[in-house]
Amino acid sequence: MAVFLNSFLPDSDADSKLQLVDEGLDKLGTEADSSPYKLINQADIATILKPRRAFSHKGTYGHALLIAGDIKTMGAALLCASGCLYGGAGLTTLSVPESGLTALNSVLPEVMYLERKQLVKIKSLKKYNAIAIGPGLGKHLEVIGIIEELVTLKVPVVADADALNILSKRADLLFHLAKNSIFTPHLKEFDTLFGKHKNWWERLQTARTMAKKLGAVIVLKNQFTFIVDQEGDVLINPTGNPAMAQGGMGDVLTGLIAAYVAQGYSAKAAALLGCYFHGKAGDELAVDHHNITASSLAAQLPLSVKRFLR
Ligand SMILES: NC(=O)C1=CN([C@@H]2O[C@H](COP(=O)(O)OP(=O)(O)OC[C@H]3O[C@@H](n4cnc5c(N)ncnc54)[C@H](OP(=O)(O)O)[C@@H]3O)[C@@H](O)[C@H]2O)[C@@H](O)CC1
Ligand SMILES: Nc1ncnc2c1ncn2[C@@H]1O[C@H](COP(=O)(O)OP(=O)(O)O)[C@@H](O)[C@H]1O
Repeated sequence: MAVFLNSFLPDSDADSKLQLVDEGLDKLGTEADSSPYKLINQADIATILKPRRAFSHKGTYGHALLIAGDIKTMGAALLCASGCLYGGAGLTTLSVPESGLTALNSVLPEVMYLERKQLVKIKSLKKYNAIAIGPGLGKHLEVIGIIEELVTLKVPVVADADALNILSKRADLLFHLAKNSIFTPHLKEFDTLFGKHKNWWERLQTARTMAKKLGAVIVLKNQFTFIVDQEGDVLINPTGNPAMAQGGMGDVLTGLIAAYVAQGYSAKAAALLGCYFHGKAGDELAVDHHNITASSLAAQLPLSVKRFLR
């Protein structure tokens, strides 16, 4: 049965009602009857996900650096770090203001700490296999300086929350971020970054144009999250549910996507795996829970991936 794009949008319009959605990602963009809108299925994820290997060690699964948190939003940084930790990165380092150090050591003892002032030693950041920036970060001058340094370093980043709000005011930085960066805006952050939109159809068209222009993956979060790749294809995530509508859920997703980048997946594969398992963990918890906290979702992630592999 044909599936149309409007089924995945909160608003309906003449254009999206006419757009067919392919089931699965296997049709190539060059095929004559291929649609740029594709619904991700279980087989797609099974093709991408690699099992953890015999004789592997923490170095095999990469080192992620997360730059997040401010005095009143330290929780966002901890949630982001838990997404990365439970997402299976070999090593996770969190850079928060020093006032967050005790909380970090108490809540997530597996995660290492990097002082904010160390971030200016920009060349030393090259050792990380993934860098994510944004959850609960604030928009003050120090933070803007960090983003300027990351742009100079020319490494792809996962950019969320306040990092996106800063980039919205600095086109010079936005257009010079390394290719294959991943942007993870929700609706409001997306419109702040790329301008107001009348409806979701228009928002998706902008996402397609901007993903191509920036050479980036845009993860436009919603009930059905849209992963827009560097070719402008829109991959629709089927997992997730309204029990997940609680603060901090996106912070966990940012850490989870960074964990997959650290493990060596491409930007597109990391976004696909991150969104799929984030939603799947939420779906499994929603069987017995009316609503789900972001920290409980993070802890569910290894179970969900294991069940999937079985
Ligand atoms: N424990 C912590 O430390 C936490 C820290 N956090 C961190 O704090 C920082 C600021 O986060 P924030 O929640 O204050 O602002 P932001 O996310 O811009 O939302 C503002 C308004 O936008 C709207 N809106 C949002 N999403 C929407 C959607 N999908 N669809 C439609 N509308 C949507 C909605 O407006 P409304 O619809 O209510 O008018 C909402 O009220 C950020 O860095 C984050 O990482 C949080 O993660 C929470 C846990
Ligand atoms: N009703 C819903 N159905 C499916 N997923 C949801 C729903 N509500 C929220 N989510 C997911 O939770 C996350 C929320 O992200 P975000 O708005 O950035 O939260 P926060 O800033 O509080 O961390 C997104 O990944 C989104 O897809």
